[in-house]
Amino acid sequence: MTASASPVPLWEPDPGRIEAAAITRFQTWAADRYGAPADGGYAALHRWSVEELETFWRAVADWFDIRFATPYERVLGDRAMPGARWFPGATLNYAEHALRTAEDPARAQEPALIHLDEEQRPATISWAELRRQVTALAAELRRLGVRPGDRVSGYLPNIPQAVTALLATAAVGGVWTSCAPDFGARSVLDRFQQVEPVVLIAVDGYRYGGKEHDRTGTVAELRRELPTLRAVIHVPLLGTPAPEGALPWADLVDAGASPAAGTRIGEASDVFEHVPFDHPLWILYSSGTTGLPKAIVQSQGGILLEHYKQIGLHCDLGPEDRFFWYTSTGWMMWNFLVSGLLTGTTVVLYDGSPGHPAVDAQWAVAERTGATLFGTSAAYVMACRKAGAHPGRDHDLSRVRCVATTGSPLPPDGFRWLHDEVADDLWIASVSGGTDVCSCFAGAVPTLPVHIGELQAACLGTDLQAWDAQGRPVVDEVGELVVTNPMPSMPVRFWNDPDDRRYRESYFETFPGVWRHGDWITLTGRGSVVIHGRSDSTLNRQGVRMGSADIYEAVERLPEIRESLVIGLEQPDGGYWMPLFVHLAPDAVLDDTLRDRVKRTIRDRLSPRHVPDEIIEVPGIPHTLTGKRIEVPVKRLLQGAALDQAVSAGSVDNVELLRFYEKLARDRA
Ligand SMILES: CC(=O)CC(=O)O
Repeated sequence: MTASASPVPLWEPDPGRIEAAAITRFQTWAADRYGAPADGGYAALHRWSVEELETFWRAVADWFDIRFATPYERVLGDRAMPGARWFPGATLNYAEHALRTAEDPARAQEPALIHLDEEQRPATISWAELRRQVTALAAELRRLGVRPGDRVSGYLPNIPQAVTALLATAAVGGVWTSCAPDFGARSVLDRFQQVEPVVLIAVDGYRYGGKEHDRTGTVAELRRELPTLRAVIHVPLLGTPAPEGALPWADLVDAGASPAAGTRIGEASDVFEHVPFDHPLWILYSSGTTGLPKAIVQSQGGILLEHYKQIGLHCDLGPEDRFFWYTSTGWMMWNFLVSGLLTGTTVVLYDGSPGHPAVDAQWAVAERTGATLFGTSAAYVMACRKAGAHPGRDHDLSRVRCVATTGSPLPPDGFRWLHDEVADDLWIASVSGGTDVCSCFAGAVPTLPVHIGELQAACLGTDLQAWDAQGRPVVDEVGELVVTNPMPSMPVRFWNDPDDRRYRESYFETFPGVWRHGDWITLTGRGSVVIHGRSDSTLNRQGVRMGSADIYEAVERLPEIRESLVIGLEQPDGGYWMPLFVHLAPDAVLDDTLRDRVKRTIRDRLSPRHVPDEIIEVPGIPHTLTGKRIEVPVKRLLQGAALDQAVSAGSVDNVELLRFYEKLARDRA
């Protein structure tokens, strides 16, 4: 049966739910005011949103009552990709929108944030308190000389201080950037050295898996290696005093902290810098296959609109909801989670291991915090399934309306397991996009059915297509994921890429003027989407993209390793196998001692996530004629492709070396 031959859906929203969904109300309202189709449901709305792109985004801005401090001249000044100019003339501030609920006297004392760690004792921060802290920290940042465009960096776990710091940075027009504290110094420096932060806000350590992890040494190294820092703010998660020259967090934001002279706390015009629509909001990092991680800059206005659309219409979140996504500050899903505040939704922050003390830890968080949308990685769902967890039996998940997954496609067994083990009336939203847009190209639609193994549909305002190698759209066939129209959250540029060369090469080289994401997808005739994995060789483990180059750099420091090759393979059961192939130096032996050293080196220099699943000795590493390691063809071989289909022999320096991988694939099959 082809994917579009209407199989029975696993789940369908009932008519009451469809009627109550914000997207339904938006469609009726947009039909009235903006000429959107009143009939035809989501498919018609989606078609209109891409055909009438400017009208659609005007309607979104109007529906969510975006506060333009200066009005826009038009919606799209230029729609060329890259380089589209959104809402020229407009000024606004992201943080002002995230904190709007604090202005509502009826809601100011309700929780904006619920936070908990592995002890699973939820605590809350009200909207009024969050706004007070953001206001106080913004005043301090100004006092420290942070000006619009200056970078403020966080080395913080998923704790309220990270949210406050992001919002305060955005409030002053600074550019936020963060790394999670499980990143080692080299990984952090590869990111932060590119963007030259003026402030670093860092923890002394973190707790994970029941243990304390001291990070004072790493922070000291960051301070030494980041000469642009003007101030360091110390967040004492493990209770240590601020090191010399660092400012204690509490002194800057506690209720008694005095604002800088002349700052009247609470007046919007004092707190929120109104910046141009395309002013940088944050820098996210995504590893390519070579070089330093890409430093992706997204704009205040672009993220504001895209996230209102995602959170308010696709995720259907509003003031009654509690939004929990298991993430760290090193993944774009954290930024996405923070944007839950935009719709007045309570955001749940969990700082801890996904599976401590037991595999069902995340379900316990969802239960304890009353989460209505629980997002996690597909890998976590599959791990729960493998471990025989029974979340619906063991936890009160009656408030959870939607379980969303990302990081990798949710395999069919994952859908069935969620349906059987959580609730049969569960909206399961497998979503996919990426750091590059800090959003989803396809995913959740509250008014559509869910079919096993499929994302419900392409998102509004996203002309998602599957293209064959000639650039022709295909349906019900595997093709390259492309987006043919600009999205507001596409990068405004990469940092450290003055002529946009790397930006163009990353997305626009294969099909000029069209975004090619690097995923294989099938767009079904029913409008749903199946994702098949990366079409390039970027490693993507539990949703975190990693560059193979980082791993080579670390491993090849060991004298025993002559050269290495790392491959990430999506497995049919939803798992991910990441072998590291090593070509040893003469006389070296791959024994347990060397294996341990390789793993330790990777863990210390990069992070535990980078540690491979297996280390395998090979007779040599194949290269292209220009000397680049051959990754994609090796991945194809390991996926079972025949040698002559995986690579053209004339482009390889030693084609015989590839036979090893061909045989390995056969042996593993
Ligand atoms: C939304 C996403 O696509 C997240 C990810 O997997 O990087």
